[in-house]
Amino acid sequence: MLGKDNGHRESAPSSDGALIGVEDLEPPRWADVDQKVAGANLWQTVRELPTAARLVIGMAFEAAPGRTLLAGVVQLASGCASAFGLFATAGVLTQLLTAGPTPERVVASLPAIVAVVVAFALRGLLESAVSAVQGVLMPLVRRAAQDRLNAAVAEVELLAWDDPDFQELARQGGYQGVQAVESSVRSIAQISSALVSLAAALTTAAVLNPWLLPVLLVPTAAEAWASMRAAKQGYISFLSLVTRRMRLSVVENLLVARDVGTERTALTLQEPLLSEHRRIADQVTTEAIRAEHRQTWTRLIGRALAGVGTGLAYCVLGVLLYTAAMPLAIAGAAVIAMRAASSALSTTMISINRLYEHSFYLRFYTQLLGESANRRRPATGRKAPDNPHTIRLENVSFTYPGADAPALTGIDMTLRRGEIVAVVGPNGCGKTTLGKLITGLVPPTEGTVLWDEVDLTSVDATSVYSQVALIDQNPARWPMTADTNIRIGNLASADPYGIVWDTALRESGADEVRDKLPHGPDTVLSRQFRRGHELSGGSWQRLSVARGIYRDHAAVLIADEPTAALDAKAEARVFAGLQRATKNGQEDDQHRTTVLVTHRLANIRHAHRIVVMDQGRVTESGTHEELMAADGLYQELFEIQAKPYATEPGETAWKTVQVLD
Ligand SMILES: Nc1ncnc2c1ncn2[C@@H]1O[C@H](COP(=O)(O)OP(=O)(O)OP(=O)(O)O)[C@@H](O)[C@H]1O
Repeated sequence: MLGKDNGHRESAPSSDGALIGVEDLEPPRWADVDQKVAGANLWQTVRELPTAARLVIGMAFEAAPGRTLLAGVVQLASGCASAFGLFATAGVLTQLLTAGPTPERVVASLPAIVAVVVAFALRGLLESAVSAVQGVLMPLVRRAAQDRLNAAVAEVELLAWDDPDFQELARQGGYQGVQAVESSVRSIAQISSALVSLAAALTTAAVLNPWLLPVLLVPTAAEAWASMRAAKQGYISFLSLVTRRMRLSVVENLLVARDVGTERTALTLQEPLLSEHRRIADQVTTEAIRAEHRQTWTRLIGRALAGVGTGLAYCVLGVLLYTAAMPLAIAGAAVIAMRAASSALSTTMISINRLYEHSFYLRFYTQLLGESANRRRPATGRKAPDNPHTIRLENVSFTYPGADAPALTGIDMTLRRGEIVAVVGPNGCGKTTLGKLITGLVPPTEGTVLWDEVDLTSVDATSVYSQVALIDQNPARWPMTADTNIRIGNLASADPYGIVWDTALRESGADEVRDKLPHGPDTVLSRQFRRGHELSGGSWQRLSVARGIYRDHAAVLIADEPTAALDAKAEARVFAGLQRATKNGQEDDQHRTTVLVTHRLANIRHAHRIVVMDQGRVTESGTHEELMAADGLYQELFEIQAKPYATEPGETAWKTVQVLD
């Protein structure tokens, strides 16, 4: 029997029962802020509606000024036609209900009847015009909103995508926000038209008898309160479910994602994933039902109060008739006005309520635009030095956002043009992170990265990136053709005779990949598309190496584990290719600085310098021979790798690996 202190407890996997994430995942920071917003009182939130309306109208104007004006005009005209119809109907009733012989009353009311017919025909026409103009305007606004968003997020610094809060804001504010912008166009149009009708109905009622106005406002206020409160309750519930919904969508994705398909099937994870989904979905559904109950109660109270208010209005009408303060002929028109007011009110409230609901997502949208602008490196107008002679890291430390410990600490290092510097060390010691700092992809938390003594944070980012080639540890699998996958390394390449192209293909081994493709170089490398093709991991890596070499103008090449997935022959070819790419055909061998991150120590013996890292620090630095003599971590790692190749007992690893070279 396993005892409590059987010595295995510390290494047993920890679990709080959750398969995805942990049960009490912290909500994103923006959701915290929004909980406070959701806690604000009704008046404070109503005050936000004009801001939402301004944003949407502004975007509509920007996207299509003429059509926006036209939409506003036809919408108001349609409201005016309704109002005119109401006045005309009231006129007809007043004529019909006055004392006198019926035929005369009918004849007297004929002009008003014609006015009613004209008003309703006009309203019908204008309503068709409204939907036609809106039908064109809404997709234009949506496109503009999406474009503004794309432009904002495309420019954010790399580090923002390491921040889960920003990622979730991008998800909510991106998809939902753009939809909210589009839907708000319709809500605002409906509000403006309904307000005209409401004003007409209230004015008619007030003209008929001023007492009717205050009593009509009672149901208005009750309905307004209930709709707003219900929307707010829905929003609070949405915020309380943010992390669980995130986890739900992660499980939904894992159930269908292709990249985890093999393990999902082999590990028979379908059932655990399904039950995890059901478990979280149960919690979400329970909370959603609870929220729905709360909203139903609120709406019920609102309706009851509105009903009381309407009843009160009819009582007032009765009292006015009873006390002869209002003639019967007017009472008919008053009833029509009251019914019109109630219907316009209901439309106004529904539209305001929709806008209010959209306003939450509009806030995510504007928050995302603002946050993206904050996370953009400000343009300085200064450029990084071309082809820097030296790259110097001065006491550089770096901590990823939200991380507890630094990934790099106190790095001092100088790289010279034309050097191949190999970076080695155990997993997680900071090699990849170092590459990102050298190339300005992330700024140091402390210290400075200097290219020819110019601080990289003081220059425009693109002037740095345009001089960098990166062969990533996990190469991007671009859903493009095989050739485009390489060509994007240098879209502006001036290579009329295809010399760089041929070199890139040959040195990386991408030529072999290309030759075997079912539709040749134009084969689309994505199974998302029909006739799309999937490559092996090693083939993707060859394309990535080709992309790096094809970027021949880059002054700095970072090759991060470029051969991790390659067979021995391809690996040797790539290392030789990278060495040549460093020289880049220049006579003086001084063209490019190459940083080579690798665990394959046998391949880096000819590096000009080898930097050994451990736990975020540089612990050793020198040539292969110097480091072997130093008897440190490098020598230990090297011997571990060389040992399996020893053929004679007692043969030194050093000698054996020399054979590999
Ligand atoms: N995007 C990230 N966000 C937060 N922490 C990160 C991120 N990337 C890496 N880290 C952390 O930074 C440290 C250094 O990671 P890095 O990838 O630089 O190591 P490495 O030496 O390249 O590892 P490997 O040999 O496994 O590729 C690790 O502790 C890792 O957990």
